[in-house]
Amino acid sequence: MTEMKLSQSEQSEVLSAISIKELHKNFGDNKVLNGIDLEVKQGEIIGYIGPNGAGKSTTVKLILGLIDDYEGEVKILGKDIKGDVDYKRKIGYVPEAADIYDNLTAREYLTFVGELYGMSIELVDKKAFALMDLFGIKDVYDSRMSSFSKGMKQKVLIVSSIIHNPDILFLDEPLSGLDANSVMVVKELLAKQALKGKTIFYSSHIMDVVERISNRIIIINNGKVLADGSFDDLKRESKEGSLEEIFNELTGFKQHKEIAEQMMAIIEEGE
Ligand SMILES: Nc1ncnc2c1ncn2[C@@H]1O[C@H](COP(=O)(O)OP(=O)(O)OP(=O)(O)O)[C@@H](O)[C@H]1O
Repeated sequence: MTEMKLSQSEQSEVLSAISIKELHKNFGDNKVLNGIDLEVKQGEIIGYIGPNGAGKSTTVKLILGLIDDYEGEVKILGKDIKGDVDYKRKIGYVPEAADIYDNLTAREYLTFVGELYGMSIELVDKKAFALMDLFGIKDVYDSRMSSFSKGMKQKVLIVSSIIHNPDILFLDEPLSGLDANSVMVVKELLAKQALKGKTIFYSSHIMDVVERISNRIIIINNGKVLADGSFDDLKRESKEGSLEEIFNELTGFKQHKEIAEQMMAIIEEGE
């Protein structure tokens, strides 16, 4: 019997979910990504954080193929994304600012998305209804989404990102607008997904959630990786307590009290 053994590089290819090398992206004169390098393995929950404008959404949009003009290399599940579209079926995405089609009902929207992923309409319809039921919003399955609250729309977006059981999930502020009960459901779901070998790429400004759910945290600033490690690694290096404090220290921000004081002075002007 011949024994099939994978070489070390083949093994690392199999385990690689996202591989980014020397990623650069400019918007005109604005150098947004300045050499991002990342190796993410399957099953990791990555907290991808950074100040406003640091380049988080740009990185994600680039990986999703929504921005195609960049320098560097992006591989998903071992394959370069340039010229490839098949990988998109293995990815789910909850965008930060959703261009949700308000005039559609949740059923119309979710079956449309599912069909784009190559699912049969029967299967996507069944799964979409069941997931909405578990989120407590099955009653509005056939209502237009323009009538939905912010949290209800967010639940539909989450359903649309997982309906096809993707291998990698990109989440940009996914808990935005969700009530505390639904937040607990989603956090639990993400942990279960990671246990199944799914990769989660989680971008958020809510530091205590990132601290709790991620097994690896990547902090970027000015389009470069500032820190990369487990929460315990970051804590050891910066000697700060919470992720919020570590984040403020690493991004060099100490002026919150002075800025709030100056804002108060402006608000109270003319009294
Ligand atoms: N389509 C675009 N055209 C021009 N500039 C852009 C475009 N998209 C993003 N930028 C610029 O790229 C920079 C990074 O934006 P990006 O949305 O990636 O930041 P972010 O880290 O996700 O920020 P936030 O935390 O505020 O969501 C910003 O300076 C932004 O103005």
